[in-house]
Amino acid sequence: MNVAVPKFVEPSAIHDIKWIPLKFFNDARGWLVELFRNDLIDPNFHPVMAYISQTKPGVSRGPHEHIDQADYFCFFGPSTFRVYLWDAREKSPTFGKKEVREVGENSPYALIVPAGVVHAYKNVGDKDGLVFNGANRLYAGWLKQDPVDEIRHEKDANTPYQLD
Ligand SMILES: Cc1cn([C@H]2C[C@H](O)[C@@H](COP(=O)(O)OP(=O)(O)O[C@H]3O[C@@H](C)C(=O)[C@@H](O)[C@H]3O)O2)c(=O)[nH]c1=O
Repeated sequence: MNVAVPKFVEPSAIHDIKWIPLKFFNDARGWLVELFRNDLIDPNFHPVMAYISQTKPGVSRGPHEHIDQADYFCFFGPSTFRVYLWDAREKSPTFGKKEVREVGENSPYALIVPAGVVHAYKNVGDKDGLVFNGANRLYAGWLKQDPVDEIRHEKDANTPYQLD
């Protein structure tokens, strides 16, 4: 099986991170955009659940880190999000690397964030923003009976993972 089609997937400075441009199909009725296709995503990262969240202007979510879970975010608008990524995987060839990128209504992208990559995003636009996430693990496990796989670095005032 062919996994990722490089034509449609952009690499990152951080190993295993993938950026996938989202294409809007506009017509007289409005628009349509594909959020994910499993032919573009490594099977290890195929989503098993999805949620959408709204974030107010100036507000951030994260930095968070997962032990086992990969996230698959879609920044399709409204608004613009500044995304922060830090590779905290000691065995990664890009351990210690940081990437910051602005995506959203003017630059719609999906993003795969593997376990062990610390991530955060901030709404740097002037309107309420939406983010879709298709995670490859169930939040809190089957029927929400397990602990949540999440390290919430924002609770640590001295965290090295700082947003600007
Ligand atoms: C993530 C999630 C939250 N919730 C609930 C828990 C809580 O009551 C409410 C808000 O959740 P949180 O405070 O965890 O939301 P948030 O701080 O936005 O958490 C998310 O942040 C981004 C940056 C990520 O990396 C995601 O993986 C996730 O950690 O929604 C679910 O029911 N299912 C879910 O999948």
